[in-house]
Amino acid sequence: MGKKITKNGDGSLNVPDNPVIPFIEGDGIGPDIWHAARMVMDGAVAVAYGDSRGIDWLEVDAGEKGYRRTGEWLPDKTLETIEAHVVAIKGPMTTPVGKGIRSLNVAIRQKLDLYACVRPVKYIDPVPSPMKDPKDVNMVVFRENTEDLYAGIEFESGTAEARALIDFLREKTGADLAPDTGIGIKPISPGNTKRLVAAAIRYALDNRLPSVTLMHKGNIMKYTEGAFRKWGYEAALEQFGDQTLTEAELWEKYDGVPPSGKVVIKDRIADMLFQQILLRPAEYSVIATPNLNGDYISDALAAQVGGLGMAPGANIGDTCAVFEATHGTAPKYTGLDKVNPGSLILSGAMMLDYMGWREAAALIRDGISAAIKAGTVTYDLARQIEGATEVKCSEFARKIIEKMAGK
Ligand SMILES: NC(=O)C1=CN([C@@H]2O[C@H](COP(=O)(O)OP(=O)(O)OC[C@H]3O[C@@H](n4cnc5c(N)ncnc54)[C@H](OP(=O)(O)O)[C@@H]3O)[C@@H](O)[C@H]2O)C=CC1
Ligand SMILES: O=C(O)CCC(=O)C(=O)O
Ligand SMILES: [Mg+2]
Repeated sequence: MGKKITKNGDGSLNVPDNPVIPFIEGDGIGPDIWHAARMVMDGAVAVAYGDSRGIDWLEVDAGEKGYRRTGEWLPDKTLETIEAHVVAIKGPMTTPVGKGIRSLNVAIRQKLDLYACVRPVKYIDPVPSPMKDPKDVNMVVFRENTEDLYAGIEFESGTAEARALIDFLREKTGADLAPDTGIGIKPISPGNTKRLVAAAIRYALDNRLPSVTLMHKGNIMKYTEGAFRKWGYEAALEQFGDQTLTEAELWEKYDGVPPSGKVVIKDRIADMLFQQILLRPAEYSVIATPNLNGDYISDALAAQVGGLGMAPGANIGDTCAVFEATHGTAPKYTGLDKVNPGSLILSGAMMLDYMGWREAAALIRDGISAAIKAGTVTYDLARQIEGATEVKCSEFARKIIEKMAGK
C-alpha cells in the first residue's frame, strides 16, 4: 500500500518510494490522455527504478465523471484529498460559455491557493514549428493564478446588482455606462502579485536564467496591471535586492552584459510582448504576469513550439501542487483515442521532477523526442510532418514507452 508525500516547513518534500498520488481523469479528451500519460509515467518509473519505486494512483471525483458519481462537480473531499497528498495531477474539465457552472479548474487553483501557474515552453526537436528558429523559444510563464478577471466576480446585464453597481460608478466616477451593461471586476493585489513575482525570480535564480519580464497592460489599466508592474519591481528589490537588477541598471552599470548570478528584471506592455515573442524570442526567459495575460500568452507560446498537444503546466502553492496540461477538453475529439497526450505526459514529467524523481522525468522527455524522431506521431504533428505515420493517442504512449526501454 502507498504512503502520503509530506511537506517540510522549508517547502521540501518527503517522497516515499510508493507515493499515493490523487488524479482527476477530466472531461472530453481527458480519459484518453490520462490513460496514455499514466501508462508513460508508470513505464518511466519502472525503467528508472525497477521494482524499488512505484506510484499508487488514487482517483478523486471532479467534473462530469465526478458529478455522475456523487452529484457534485467538485466535492470538498476531493480538495481535502489533494491537499493531504501534496502532489496531484488532472486532466482538463469543461467550462460552459456564457452560462452554467464556473470553471472547476479555476476553483481548484483558488480553493487550494495554488498561486503560481507555471507553464514552461521549450522546443522539442524535431517537433514542427511555425517559427524560423524554434530553438530560440525557451520561456517559462509564471501566471498569477488566484485573482484578476479570472476571479469570477461578474454581474449579468439587467440584474439589480449590475444596476446598483452602475449607479455607484456613475456617482463616484461620472462614468456614463449603458443601464443594461454587464460588469466584471478585475481584482489585483500587492500580496498576491509579490508572491507570484518572487516565485518567478526564485525560479530564474535556481535555474540560472537571465531575466524575468513583467508582462502587463499598465498604460491602460493603471491601478491593476500598472500596479502589478510596480509591485513586481518592489518584490525584486525587497526580496532579491542583491541578486537582481533592472534593465536601466544593466546598461548604466554593466554596458548591457549581465553579471553572472544576477537576474535582470524588465517589463513589457502585453500587446507588444506578443509580437516580440515571435520576432525576438531569445530575449525572453521567465515571464511573470497577471492571470488573464498568462492564459492568453501560454496558448500563443504553445503554438510556437508545436501546438497545445505539447504544452505542459503546473499549479503550485505553498501547501500543494496540481499538474495539468495547458489545453482544454477538445470536445470534438472525445473518445476517439486521437489527440496528442504529450501535454499531460510532459506535465507528468514536471511532476516527477517536482518529486525529485529526475531520472524518470528525463526518460519521459527523451522518450517523447525519440518517438517523434521516429516519425510516429498523433494527428496534430502528423499533419505538419511530411512522411510521418499518424498513430492514435494510446499508440503514441506505447511508442514512448518502447523508446524509454531502449527499443
Ligand atoms: N485547464 C483546463 O482544464 C482547461 C479547460 N478548458 C476547457 O476546455 C473546453 C474546450 O476549450 P477550447 O477552447 O476548445 O480549447 P482546447 O484547448 O480544448 O482545444 C482547442 C484546440 O486545440 C487543439 N488541441 C487541444 N488539445 C490538444 C491535444 N491534446 N492534442 C492535439 N491538439 C489539441 C485542437 O486543435 P485542432 O482543432 O486544430 O485539432 C483543439 O480543437 C472549454 O470548456 C474550456 O473551458 C480550456 C483550457 C484549459
Ligand atoms: O478552466 C477553464 O475552463 C479554462 C482555463 C484556461 O483556459 C486556463 O487555465 O488556461
Ligand atoms: Mg487557457
